[in-house]
Parts: sequence; structure tokens; C-alpha cells
Amino acid sequence: MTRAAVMGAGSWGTTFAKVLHDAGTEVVVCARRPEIAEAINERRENTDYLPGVDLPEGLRATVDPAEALTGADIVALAVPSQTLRDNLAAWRPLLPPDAVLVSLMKGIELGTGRRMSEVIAETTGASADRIAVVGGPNLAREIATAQPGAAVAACSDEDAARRIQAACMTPYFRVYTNTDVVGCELGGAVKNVIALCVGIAFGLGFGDSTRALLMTRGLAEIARLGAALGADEHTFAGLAGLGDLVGTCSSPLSRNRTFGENLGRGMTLEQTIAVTRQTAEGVKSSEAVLELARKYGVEMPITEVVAAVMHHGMSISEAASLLMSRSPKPERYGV
Ligand SMILES: NC(=O)C1=CN([C@@H]2O[C@H](COP(=O)(O)OP(=O)(O)OC[C@H]3O[C@@H](n4cnc5c(N)ncnc54)[C@H](O)[C@@H]3O)[C@@H](O)[C@H]2O)C=CC1
Ligand SMILES: O=C(CO)COP(=O)(O)O
Repeated sequence: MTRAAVMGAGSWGTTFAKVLHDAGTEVVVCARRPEIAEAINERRENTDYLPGVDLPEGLRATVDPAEALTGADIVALAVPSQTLRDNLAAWRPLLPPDAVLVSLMKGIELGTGRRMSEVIAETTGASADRIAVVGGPNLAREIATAQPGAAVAACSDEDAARRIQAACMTPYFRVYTNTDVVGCELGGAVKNVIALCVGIAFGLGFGDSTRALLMTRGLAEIARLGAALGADEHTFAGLAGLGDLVGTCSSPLSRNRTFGENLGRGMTLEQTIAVTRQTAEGVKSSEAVLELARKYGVEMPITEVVAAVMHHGMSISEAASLLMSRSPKPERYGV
């Protein structure tokens, strides 16, 4: 039987652990706080992150990383992207040498511009055939309540991708494989930045025309960055690209979209941060994505204004007018 450890018992870590369990994988989820592990083990509920969602009997939680990691064939990482490097430094001595390390995270590291698979490689020394990514349009509460969903398991080693696929495919969760790790990661991370902008537009009272505009031009800038970083452009038409963008930008469950919506409705950045209890990756990643775009000479106008609003005090009205007053150009998808 395949054994998996899920490191991080937030909303997605807990949900993905349930998916693995439902797929017949033996799984232990590792929480930081004892009360979360206790609630999962004893009340069969993650009372903080997924209140009201029943968790299966066989899903075990611990606060002891060694207990979770010992003997694991698959180690799924589900902590906030900006904390991965520090978390991995602590877990590294405990990682089984042959385990596949799977990033479930959708962010880019601030200050380095590294994708999560790169942070994993740098911190653990694992080779590319042991580093994978799972991404797609997966809103935790929906998947945790077994609503039909799908994702992509990506690894440069197709066999490893297939092993992950087998470990988490259930009657309600379809998993496809891909070998384009870069594309799958960029799709997941950059859509969070676009979702912030869509949320702002929604909060300002704009409707579906504006949302569709931002999603479509957002996808164009994701694809441009992807081309520069060597991704396969077809990935962006798939679940980890268009799929994830549509899911997040459309859903009131999205923390990123909700963060933007609160700003659009008139909250200050500080007020919005204060009311946001879970991880809205796009806030920090917007600046990291922009650094990456500048490094590779890629134009990303939506990312640019989102980063300016999140980090450099630009007002929302200035951001909107900057986007709408760009010079006329032919429509192009991607490069
Ligand atoms: N929630 C969702 O629907 C989905 C989330 N993701 C991605 O999964 C990753 C994890 O997100 P969620 O589980 O949703 O986040 P969350 O905010 O619900 O949970 C984060 C978890 O990381 C733990 N953690 C470990 N070290 C931490 C530190 N230093 N600071 C703060 N928290 C720390 C927290 O205790 C918590 O268990 C993110 O990159 C997110 O983009 C991906 C797909 C769906
Ligand atoms: O990644 C997600 C959906 O696929 C979750 O989006 P949020 O992080 O904005 O909630």
C-alpha cells in the first residue's frame, strides 16, 4: 500500500489528505497545532480550516513530523509558499530518501523568484524525477465534500507522475498527468494574482464583462511568462492553467478573490489583511511574479498594477486607469 505524508493541515492539506485516503492511500497529515491534530483524530473534523466537513476514520493527524514522514512514499507539501524554505529546513533530515516530494502550493518565493519545486530542489537536494506538483481548479471545501473535481499531477518523470495519479484518484477526483512542471506551477501561482484583480473589480461593482476581460488578458500574461520560462503553452489551456484561473476568479470561496473584493469594497490593505484568516498567496506572490517578469523581460500589466496596489501604495482608481489607458495594440495570446 502506498503511504503518504501531508505536511500542513490547513484547508488544502487536510482536503488533499482526505482525497489520498479516499483513493486507498495510507495517509498521515502533519499539523503545527496540537488542537488541530486532536480535532482531526478525535472529532473527525478540522474545526479551524474546514468546519462542518466530516473527515474519514482512517485519516490520521499528528504534530510530530517524524511520525508523518517515516516510511512515506509520497510527501505532499501544503504550507504557505513563503514559509516552505524554513519548514523544509526542519523536515529535511526526516525525508525518506526515495520519497516523491509533491508541491500542492501556488506561490512564488519573494526575494528569490523561485517556484516551489525549485525551493524543494535547493533545500533538499532531491533530483527532478523526485519532485512533482499537483494543481488545478480545486477549492478545498468543494473537493472535501466530494464534489466532482480534477487536477494535474506533473513531474518530469512520467512514472512518478503516474504514481501520484494512482495515489490520489478517486470516484470524485480525476487526476491527469503532465510532464510540464514549470507550466503547472506558473498557472497555479499567477492565477492568484489575477484573482486579486478580479476580486477588486467585483468589489467595485463591475460585472462579468470586466471579469472576462481580466481573466482572458490574465491568461495571456501567464502564457507569456510561461513561454519565457520554458513551459509548454498547451499547459495553460488545461486544468492547471485556464481551469484554475476560471475556478479561482469565479468563486466566492477563493481567498485571493475575496481579498481583492474587500479592497474593492473600500477596506484598506491593513483592514483586509486583518480579516483574512487563511493564506491568500497572490498578495506576496504578485511582487515575486513581477520580479520574475522583469528578469525575463516579460510584460505583465495586470500583475504590475496588482503588485503596486499590494506593495507600493497605488490606489485602486489609479490601477484601473493605468490598465485601461494602455496603448492600443493587436490582440495576441501568449508571446
Ligand atoms: N485552499 C485551497 O482551496 C487550495 C489551496 N492551495 C494551495 O495550498 C497551499 C496551502 O494553502 P491552504 O492549505 O489553503 O492554506 P491555509 O492557510 O488553510 O493553511 C496553511 C497551513 O500551513 C501551516 N503552516 C506551516 N508553517 C506555517 C507558517 N510558518 N506560517 C503560517 N502557516 C504555516 C498552517 O498551520 C496551516 O496548517 C497554498 O499554496 C495554496 O495556494 C492549492 C489548492 C487549493
Ligand atoms: O487554488 C485555489 C483553487 O484552485 C484556491 O484559491 P484561493 O487560494 O484563492 O482560495
